[in-house]
Amino acid sequence: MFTLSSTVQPQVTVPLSHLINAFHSPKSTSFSVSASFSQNQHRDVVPEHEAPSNEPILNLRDLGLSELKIGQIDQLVDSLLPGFCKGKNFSSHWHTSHVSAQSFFENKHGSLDIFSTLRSSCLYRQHSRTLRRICLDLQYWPVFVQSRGFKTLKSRTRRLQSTSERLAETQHTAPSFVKGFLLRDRGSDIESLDKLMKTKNIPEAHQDAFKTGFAEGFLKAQALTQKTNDSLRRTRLIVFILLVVGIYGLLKNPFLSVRFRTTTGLDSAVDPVQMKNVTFEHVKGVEEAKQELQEVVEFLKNPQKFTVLGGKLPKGILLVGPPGTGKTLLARAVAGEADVPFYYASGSEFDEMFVGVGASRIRNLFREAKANAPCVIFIDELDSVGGKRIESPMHPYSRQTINQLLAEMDGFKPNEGVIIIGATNFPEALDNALIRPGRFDMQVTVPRPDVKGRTEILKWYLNKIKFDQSVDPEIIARGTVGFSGAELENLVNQAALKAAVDGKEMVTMKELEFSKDKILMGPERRSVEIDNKNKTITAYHESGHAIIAYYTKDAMPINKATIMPRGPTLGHVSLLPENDRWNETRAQLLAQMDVSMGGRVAEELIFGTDHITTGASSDFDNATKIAKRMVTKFGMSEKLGVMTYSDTGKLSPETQSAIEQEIRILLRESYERAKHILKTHAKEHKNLAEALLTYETLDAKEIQIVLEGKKLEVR
Ligand SMILES: Nc1ncnc2c1ncn2[C@@H]1O[C@H](COP(=O)(O)OP(=O)(O)OP(=O)(O)O)[C@@H](O)[C@H]1O
Ligand SMILES: [Zn+2]
Repeated sequence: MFTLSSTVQPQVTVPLSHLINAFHSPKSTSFSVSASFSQNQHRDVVPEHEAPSNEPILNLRDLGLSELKIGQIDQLVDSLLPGFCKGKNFSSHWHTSHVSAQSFFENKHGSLDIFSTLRSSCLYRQHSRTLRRICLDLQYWPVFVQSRGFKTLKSRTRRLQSTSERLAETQHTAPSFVKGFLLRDRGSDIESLDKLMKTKNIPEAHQDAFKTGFAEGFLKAQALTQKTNDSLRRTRLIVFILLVVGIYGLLKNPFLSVRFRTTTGLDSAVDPVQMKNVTFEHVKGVEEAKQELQEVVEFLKNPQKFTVLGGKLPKGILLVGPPGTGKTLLARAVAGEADVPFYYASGSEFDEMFVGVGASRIRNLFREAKANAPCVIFIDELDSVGGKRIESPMHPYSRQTINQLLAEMDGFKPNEGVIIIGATNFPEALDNALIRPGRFDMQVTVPRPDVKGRTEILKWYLNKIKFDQSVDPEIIARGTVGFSGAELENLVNQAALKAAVDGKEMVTMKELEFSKDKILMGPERRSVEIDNKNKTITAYHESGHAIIAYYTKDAMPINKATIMPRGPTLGHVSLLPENDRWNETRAQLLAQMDVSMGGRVAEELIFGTDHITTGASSDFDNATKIAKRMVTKFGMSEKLGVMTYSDTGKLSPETQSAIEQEIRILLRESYERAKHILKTHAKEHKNLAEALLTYETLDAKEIQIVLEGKKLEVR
């Protein structure tokens, strides 16, 4: 029975938990909710100890039940829950089961789950307005509208559907946070409560308190979930705001935008890079350029000092030189020496297909720089922004960009402390407007380093690695004519890598020579299988070059001979000038031709005319070029005199044939001289070729030992 006891009690409000308990404990016959259905006159009195303020209170009057007599309540309950009041024999009420959940419960527990009966939506719809009001007024009611269906639901889709249906059904009655809760299946909680009661063997007397506690905990957990959801929402909001502020900051603050420059689109700022660690000390072999830039450093250090004296410094300095000679490094060093910000921009960054982007970037760059003066703006590849090509189809807006650059350069005074350094490999390609006074009016040439400069650069980079004391940077410098600073740095780096690969502790001359050859002639081709016959031909061919070089007074000293295939060659002999040659004598040129002839002469002498090879073609190229220049440029032919013949195609046929004849004579004479030397030193020639076949590569000292007829130490 629903224990609608006639015991009159002073209390007319009940904690919700009690009601829940009542619904959930049909077997229980005595609990405090019974009192709520009394007819007591003091029903509005709420004893503090009975109804804690934080617990939802259910007022019978609010529920529309205050006027009901005990009998009427019995009737109501009976009609709502048939058989409940009689309540002892629950198993006899199979027919009242409307929902599968209930029958499931009964099947499982052997008793009627009134709670689930009440929860059934069918019951909820069918019964009186009063009950509906109970449901409405009970804010937490929808919590219990959950139906605990069979676990044998046909498909997941259906389960999802039913969940959404339930949500739609309760949408207009449930507070928002409850809606969230509704999506969770609470049936399992109730089930676990039942299980708990059974397994723990809780005495009858304590079961009610136990269930009340469970229900209260349930509601508190609900409130907690709500709180957690709220704080989660708050956190998300804060993170979002921080994100927005962060992105805005990155776009606005140039120091932060460093890494985002290329991706920030139209309004991209240009970054200042403080290069305090790069000074003139780091730039080797370009002393003249450093001296010229020294006064710019002084100006940046103290712009006022210069302007007080009325001195004017150029706004723009143009560094002109081949790639990799240290132009960027020099510009950085200027900023580093003066300890001012360094703004780097590459000309190609301004080269945009979209109208105005390049110009806007130039504007940004100068705005930033002016705000941080004194400073250095460096524009690499200036020709790509300030080139002469005006509005080509590929660069439709380049004119706009260059005009912006000109306007910006005109837009500030020389004493503002902003120095613009541009770099280019092709000064001829620059727009004339850029190089007129007031813009890039100072040119500093940064040439390829000479032998002294190369030695310095090599020493500088060698000092950064472990190298053997026997290493002579000057020898490498002599063999690297035309190398830029960047190439020399690369040479040292490659040597260090080679030493590491070979398991050496230090870099020796061998690795340095190796990497020099690699850069000059391409990588070794060790995998190439060359038969003995070809190896022998190569050995005699290369020895031929070496013998001529060794026994010709004006030839360059030999550095090395090798028959190791490298790049397109099967072997080579390298010669080292003692110094960079600014001028060459007739004797030196003839000696070079003779050395070139040595290869073919050797083949002919050793293997016979029928066995000469194609391997001498580049030697002939070389010799022919020298001979041609001697005749047509250097005035070194008696017959043609001291006259230059630049465009040989326009010359008279007689002159042309005279030139050809002179060249031929020079080459034939050279061939004969080489033949004479090789015939004279046939023994040395043979020894050297055999040594090459044995050792593959011989350095200058080893060649000398062999040619002096001594025995080489076994390596
Ligand atoms: N004179 C030098 N002294 C020391 N290091 C050098 C020198 N020249 C070049 N290097 C090395 O080579 C690197 C590349 O040089 P850098 O970028 O300054 O050449 P660049 O003339 O600006 O070339 P590009 O014209 O291709 O821009 C430098 O970072 C530096 O390590
Ligand atoms: Zn050759």
